[in-house]
Amino acid sequence: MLKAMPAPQSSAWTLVVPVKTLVAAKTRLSRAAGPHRAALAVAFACDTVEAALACATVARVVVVTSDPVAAPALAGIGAHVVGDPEAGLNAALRHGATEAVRLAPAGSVGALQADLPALRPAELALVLAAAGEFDQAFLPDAAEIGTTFYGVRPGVPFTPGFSGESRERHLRYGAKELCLEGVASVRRDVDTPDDLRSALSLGVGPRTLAVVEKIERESPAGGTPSSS
Ligand SMILES: Nc1nc2c(ncn2[C@@H]2O[C@H](COP(=O)(O)OP(=O)(O)OP(=O)(O)O)[C@@H](O)[C@H]2O)c(=O)[nH]1
Ligand SMILES: C=C(OP(=O)(O)O)C(=O)O
Repeated sequence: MLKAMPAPQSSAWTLVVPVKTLVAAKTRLSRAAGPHRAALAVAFACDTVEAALACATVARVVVVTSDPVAAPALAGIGAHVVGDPEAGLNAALRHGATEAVRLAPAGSVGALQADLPALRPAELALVLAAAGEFDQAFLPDAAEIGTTFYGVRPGVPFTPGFSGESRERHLRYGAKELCLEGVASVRRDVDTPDDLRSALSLGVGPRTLAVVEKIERESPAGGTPSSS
């Protein structure tokens, strides 16, 4: 009897999501989140990964973290977690990509930021389909300074240039900038209270919403974390 043919692997992506140690995470939200800053960082990462796993062309998500709280939380929602080499963001991404290629040698590999709490699976699918047209491609963040996604076709060297003004760096590296309509949730990274306000208006995932509501309940002024 013939076995059903597996879907061609080249259309399936492994996404690498970096999550740094929570004590150092989301410091620009310190004032707004107070004692809930680490919880907010984990919530962002969990909502991001859950939405990524719900995307039809994502085969798996490899999370790179050695954080003792984030690692089990992300594994619990289906991520494949590997330890952090502790040599910075791009080293963490390259480490995750090596694992991605080991797991799926014929698949495409992408890096996705962990702070996209409004991520919608269908919008991510648009980005991945567009990226698949190029050897290496990236999506600028909402501010058009950084990057939220960088990816390569099967067999193409994975050379991420995240951190700081990474849009310019990815352009210099020769990656194709994806200029797409209708992908606001994939570009909406959250680093500041203003970013959080924008994400809330797009609609965030359930874990982020729960932490934001908790912060609001505990705020003496009754304000939102995004208004501090
Ligand atoms: N695994 C891993 N992830 C990292 C590392 N550095 C940064 N990241 C992740 O990369 C993304 C961008 O990081 P940063 O902008 O440096 O830090 P942040 O926590 O988002 O925010 P700030 O503390 O406000 O700068 C976040 O998803 C981080 O968790 C690292 O050394 N290892
Ligand atoms: C690391 C980056 O993002 P941010 O510092 O905005 O989180 C980046 O855009 O390369």
